[in-house]
Amino acid sequence: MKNFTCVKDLGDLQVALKEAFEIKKDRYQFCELGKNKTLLMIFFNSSLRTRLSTQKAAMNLGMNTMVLDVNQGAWKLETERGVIMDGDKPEHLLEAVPVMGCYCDIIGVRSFARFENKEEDYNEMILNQFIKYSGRPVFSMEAATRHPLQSFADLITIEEYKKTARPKVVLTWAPHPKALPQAVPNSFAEWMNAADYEFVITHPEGYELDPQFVGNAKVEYDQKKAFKGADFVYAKNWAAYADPNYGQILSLDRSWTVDEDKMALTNNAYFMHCLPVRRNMIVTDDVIESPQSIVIQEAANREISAQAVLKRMLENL
Ligand SMILES: CCC[C@H](NC(=O)CCC(=O)O)C(=O)O
Ligand SMILES: NC(=O)OP(=O)(O)O
Repeated sequence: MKNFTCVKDLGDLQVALKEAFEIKKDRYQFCELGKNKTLLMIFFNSSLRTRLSTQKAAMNLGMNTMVLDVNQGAWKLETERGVIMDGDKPEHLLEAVPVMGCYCDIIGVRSFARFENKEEDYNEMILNQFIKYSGRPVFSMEAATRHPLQSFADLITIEEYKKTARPKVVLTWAPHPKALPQAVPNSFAEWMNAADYEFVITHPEGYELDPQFVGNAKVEYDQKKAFKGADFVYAKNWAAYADPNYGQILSLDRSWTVDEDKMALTNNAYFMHCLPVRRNMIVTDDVIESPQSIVIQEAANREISAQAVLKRMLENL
């Protein structure tokens, strides 16, 4: 595996899960693999879990790590080719990317959707320039359309907690004050479809995700109906995808907030969220603090998913 940007890059999911659980048994058993290899993590957007878990995973493998927050300390970057650079951006991505590639062996990139140009977002314009010009293997730390390290950790967590072979997993939209990317729900849907669970997506009309990610999932506009018999409830906000509303907030309806009454409709479901979470917008305090909430365990598995991916990339250097 050269690059890691989506579920397909991992190949057989059962094999990948086996590797992840092997790492979880003793995360220091491969500590020589990354000796004298350097990971460069590049953030165009904020992060807590990805920043810490991916560094920890690299250190578990014996790697050196460097972190660059592009918008704090580096030169402001021009990303469009052909632009006359007489503004406030001293450096072009087309120089910065190969230069960064000189200093490392593997690159991780976080670059959220900007909601300025749907085609550029859904063609992964920023991530693909790192893949094309850095000369190094690249993995996504959440790009415009997917968050594969998160989704791999989500799958590991569901596999750890499921009580039946094919649990009912419900991805529910919930309100948020900002227009958030579709990357997490897109990616979650892609991995749930690949895992062949009973998968339902529920959201208000107008919040339909790109069909390439929805796949064979059942879409249910009645949230309570969707929750019936669920084994896992995965909550997330996202802005509208469908034109002409791309990147827009269409609803702030707090009747979609996940509360105890909704969770009572489920089969004593576990509650999941990638974090950070806006309490009492996405989910009530009581639900996220309940014994059925596994958001911390889910976040802990980010170290495992990152280490499984980095191990494969190191083995392929
Ligand atoms: C892992 C999630 C990252 C990001 N979340 C946010 O940007 C939340 C920001 C906020 O709540 O103000 C998202 O929704 O894609
Ligand atoms: N879930 C996740 O990726 O968290 P951060 O944005 O804090 O990295």
